[in-house]
Amino acid sequence: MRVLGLMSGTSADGVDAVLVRLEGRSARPRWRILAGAHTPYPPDLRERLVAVGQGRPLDAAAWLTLAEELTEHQAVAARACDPQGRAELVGCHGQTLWHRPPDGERRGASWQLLQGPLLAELLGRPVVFDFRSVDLALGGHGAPLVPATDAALLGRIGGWRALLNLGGIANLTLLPPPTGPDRNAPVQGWDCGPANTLLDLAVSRFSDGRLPFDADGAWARQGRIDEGRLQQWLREPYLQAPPPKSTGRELFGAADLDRRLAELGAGVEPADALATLTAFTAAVVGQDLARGPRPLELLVAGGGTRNGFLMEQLQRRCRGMAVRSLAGHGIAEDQREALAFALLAWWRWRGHPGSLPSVTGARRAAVLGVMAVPPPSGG
Ligand SMILES: Nc1ncnc2c1ncn2[C@@H]1O[C@H](COP(=O)(O)OP(=O)(O)OP(=O)(O)O)[C@@H](O)[C@H]1O
Ligand SMILES: CC(=O)N[C@H]1[C@@H]2OC[C@@H](O2)[C@@H](O)[C@@H]1O[C@H](C)C(=O)O
Repeated sequence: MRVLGLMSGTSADGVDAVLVRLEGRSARPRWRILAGAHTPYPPDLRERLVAVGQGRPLDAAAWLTLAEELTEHQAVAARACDPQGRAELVGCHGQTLWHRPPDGERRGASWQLLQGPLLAELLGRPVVFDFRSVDLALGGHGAPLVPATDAALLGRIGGWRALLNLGGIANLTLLPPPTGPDRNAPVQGWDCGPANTLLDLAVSRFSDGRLPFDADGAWARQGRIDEGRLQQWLREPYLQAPPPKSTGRELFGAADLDRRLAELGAGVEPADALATLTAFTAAVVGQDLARGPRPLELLVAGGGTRNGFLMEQLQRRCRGMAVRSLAGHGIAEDQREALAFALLAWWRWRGHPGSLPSVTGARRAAVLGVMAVPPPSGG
């Protein structure tokens, strides 16, 4: 089956799309990427999406307009990747506006903005969306969801294999080895902490809004890391908590950046602040990987793979493992999450459970997603 996956993540830089052929066993499908495309958000739409995610109030009419514009942009991204309309099914994540992890007895909740039936009508295809809700209803975190798709799409190696997403938020997957005492261990996965959310906010602030990110980490590279402060940040409660755990801009957003910059000192040089924040992202991952089974390799995806300074810090702080790009396995750095949502949609189509309670903490596995089917043409 030809499935189109659409993913727009917490950095809200745009929509990643992948057209993939999926066939065979649901648990371990044969797959081949047919096309990929990234469609940036128009600056005005991006500004509004980030602002409402940080608490800007909107009236109901404006919310409806935002949801409609976002949905129409998902259709633009779909057509950019699949202009001939070869997809038979579409999986669309939507845009996360707020994520509230479970807290004690209070279940979690998560909002991915999208008008699924409208997208189904615009594309003339069945669309699967709202992937997180049923896991949250079952007491889980509803995130991260990619550990399940990583396990299905990528083979195992002679030891533990780790995969890292360096998007707005950093999240890890740990795949157990195929043999040995850990061969029956469950797949692990969790949100580590900030990847680029704090960096992007800091760069935008230091450049008076002229720059969206620190290209290749060149600005941070000029600075000096405040290692003492970084080590103090590593002891924060979220970073010390065991999985299951999930997060977002709610914890690692503008207010968090304000606090960290204040702790670095009022006169901190932008380069020094960026160097410390970049090293902090890598150190969080290194601290997490040092706690569990030591992986043989760390495969990295997400926009952060284009930050050379961040990748150097990662190699330095994740000792004893080979740090490689996922691109070497036929998945470009901006395709992994879109591919995941194509597979999750395919699983929904087949009635195959897509969640991993060992990752999200849900009471049980479940089939994820709501499916909107376009009315018959001429209907
Ligand atoms: N050339 C570059 N140099 C440095 N950083 C870059 C570069 N290109 C992209 N990035 C970073 O990658 C980020 C986008 O990465 P990505 O698209 O993987 O995030 P996302 O999918 O929106 O987030 P998440 O995975 O947390 O949902 C940008 O916000 C920016 O910080
Ligand atoms: C609520 C939400 O959108 N969470 C995202 C975010 O971005 C990365 C990390 O936090 C991950 O947990 C998740 O997305 C990926 C695709 C996931 O669910 O695996």
